[in-house]
Amino acid sequence: MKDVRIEQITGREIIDSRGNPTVEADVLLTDGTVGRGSAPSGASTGRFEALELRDGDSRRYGGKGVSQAVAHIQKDIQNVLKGVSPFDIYHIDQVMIRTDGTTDKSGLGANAMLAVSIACAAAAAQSLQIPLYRFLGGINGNRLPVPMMNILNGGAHAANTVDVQEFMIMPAGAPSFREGLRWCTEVFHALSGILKAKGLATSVGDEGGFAPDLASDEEALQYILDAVEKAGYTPGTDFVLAIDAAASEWKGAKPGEYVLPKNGQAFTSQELTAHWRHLVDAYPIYSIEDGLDEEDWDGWQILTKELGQRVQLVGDDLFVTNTERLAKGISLDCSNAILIKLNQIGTVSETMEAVKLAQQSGYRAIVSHRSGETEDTTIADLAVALNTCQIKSGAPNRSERVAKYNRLLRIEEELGDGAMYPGFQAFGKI
Ligand SMILES: O=C(O)[C@@H](CO)OP(=O)(O)O
Ligand SMILES: [Mg+2]
Repeated sequence: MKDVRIEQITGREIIDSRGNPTVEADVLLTDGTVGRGSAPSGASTGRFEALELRDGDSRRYGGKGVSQAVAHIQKDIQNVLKGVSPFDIYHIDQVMIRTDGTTDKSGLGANAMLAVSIACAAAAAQSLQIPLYRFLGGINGNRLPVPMMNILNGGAHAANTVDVQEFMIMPAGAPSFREGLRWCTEVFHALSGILKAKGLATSVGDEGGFAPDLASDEEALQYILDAVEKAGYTPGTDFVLAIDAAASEWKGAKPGEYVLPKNGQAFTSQELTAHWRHLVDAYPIYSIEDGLDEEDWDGWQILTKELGQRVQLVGDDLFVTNTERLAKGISLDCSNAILIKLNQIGTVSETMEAVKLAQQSGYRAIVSHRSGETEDTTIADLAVALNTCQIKSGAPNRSERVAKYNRLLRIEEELGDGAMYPGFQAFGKI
């Protein structure tokens, strides 16, 4: 490996797509290369995520978390990483983890560590003059992911009456990523027309999906199916549907009890499982994320027994990209897929370990954005590098989401006839 070292690390405060402060890092190498990384932020954050230093959290630094994260980058992290080779990201992350010294990354802040970890990977790739997906995945990374495009928002992401957080379309029948993305945008526009014709709002939620007031999740699914057909596609063949219930936001009085915050309806785990089964019977749903609460392991076991052979059951808040929680889920037969978010765990290498563990255990891994995003496109490269075959990156009408889709278009073009878009093949029989 060439003898290039980290020369300087600069942290700064930028804003995310919700207009909140977040952290960015620039890593300058001795050969003059500069890599950049930034940290996104969630709204429906899981209780077990790594701790980020964010403004407004008065427990930390009087609510001025981001400026502290920036200070940690400039002092503590720069001190330990100056002079280190940028090419071994696992080593870089371990140095930061040791310096942080906590189990939840509250010492340096998961957002400070992630911005630097991403910036180091970006700088290393640039210094080697290879794309980031090649640096992270070698020649093995060649699959373009099927987008899970969120086109209708509810829950904590929208001020409407819908309790399910995300309704997504997946163009699994498309011949390529480019075509699949185009199909998605056509359905998105068709949905806009349908909502307008019904006199419903076409204002949008945090991830760009429409956020109309609707009476039920079934009404949302029906409009989306209508939009798929109006755009000239066949549900089940060209497109399948996915939902993220984000049910950890529905905690009732005790574990296993749920209350929908907006419409007030109450469920037990069993009743919620029966509700999901009903939706899977009635609609071409391929994937359900966080169908139950992050602490309802018993409920997840039953849900997986009942539906795990028929649909993808994704643990987001349940696993928080954490290999220990994922290992627990695997041993208990909870879910069959994991959502992968870099900032839930706080470093690139730990994120890669979570994907590896999932794939070795027959679980699917889906790389995901956060509801508060930046223009950083690392997740696009990560999805290709690790052949996750699925990516969640929101609607096609907000630049912070579109940046990831456009990055994937460029990667597909760059890979030429080496690019693969596995579509339904990626999912196997489910
Ligand atoms: O729950 C989710 O999957 C994400 C992204 O869609 O939302 P947030 O970033 O608010 O946790
Ligand atoms: Mg989620």
